[in-house]
Amino acid sequence: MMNSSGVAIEARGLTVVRGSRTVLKGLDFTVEPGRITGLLGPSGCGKSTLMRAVAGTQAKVTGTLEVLGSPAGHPALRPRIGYVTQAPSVYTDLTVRQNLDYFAAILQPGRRHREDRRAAVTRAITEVDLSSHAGDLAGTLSGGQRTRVSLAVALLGTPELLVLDEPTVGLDPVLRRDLWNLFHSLAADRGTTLLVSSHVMDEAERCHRLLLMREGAILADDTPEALRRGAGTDTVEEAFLHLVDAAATRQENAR
Ligand SMILES: Nc1ncnc2c1ncn2[C@@H]1O[C@H](COP(=O)(O)OP(=O)(O)OP(=O)(O)O)[C@@H](O)[C@H]1O
Repeated sequence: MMNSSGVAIEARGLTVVRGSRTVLKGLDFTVEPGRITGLLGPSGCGKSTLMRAVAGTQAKVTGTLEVLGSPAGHPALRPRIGYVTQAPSVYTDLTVRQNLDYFAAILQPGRRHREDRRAAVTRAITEVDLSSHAGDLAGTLSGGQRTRVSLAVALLGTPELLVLDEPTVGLDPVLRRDLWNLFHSLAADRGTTLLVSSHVMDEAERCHRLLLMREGAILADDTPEALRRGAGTDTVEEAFLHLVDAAATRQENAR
């Protein structure tokens, strides 16, 4: 579902203060439904903070932030959003399947849903390509495998919006490619909206649209193609650096 203007996420003057710092500085942006929007920028620019605000877990948020037609953090949004944080949230003393069974029972409690839960768990494990590890203890998995368990948990409820904080960190190129293929099929086949952060610029090219961030502000909000064309560069990385330099020059001139 979207808001009345047909967008999945709409931010106006979004500001977040953490400790004594203003980490997000009056951001205006929209995220299109059924598309993959990449959130890119250097470490510390505020990507995780923005995602926490969208998922409704960030304190001291001011401005307007509407998610799937409701204010961010609204209880009605909980089953409609899948949020995967950077630190995989799995129980290390349970197997992969037991982790998923546990979360499935929270999402869909009751004996009469047992078969539905079993099907949802098997589907989610297959989607993240962990079928051969379903019986392994999560504590014995690699970091990348644990991240995929978290992603499987997020996929359990077939959420309309997936918020994924650096989901491909620590994954090898084959797994990264497979995960991006999964993201694309979720958007194309299910109409899922994905907001995916990364600080790896080559992943930018895999997104439909990009929000480029720097120091708590949005430097650009466009398609990878338009960003490259606008900056006259071959890659999004070069376009980003071009935009950073232009912003620095504007700041200098304003002094
Ligand atoms: N609990 C906190 N209290 C105060 N400042 C914080 C807190 N957590 C994060 N920050 C600051 O907020 C800023 C943005 O952090 P955030 O984690 O959103 O960045 P990021 O772009 O996701 O970085 P990374 O790519 O390294 O994960 C950073 O400068 C960080 O120091």
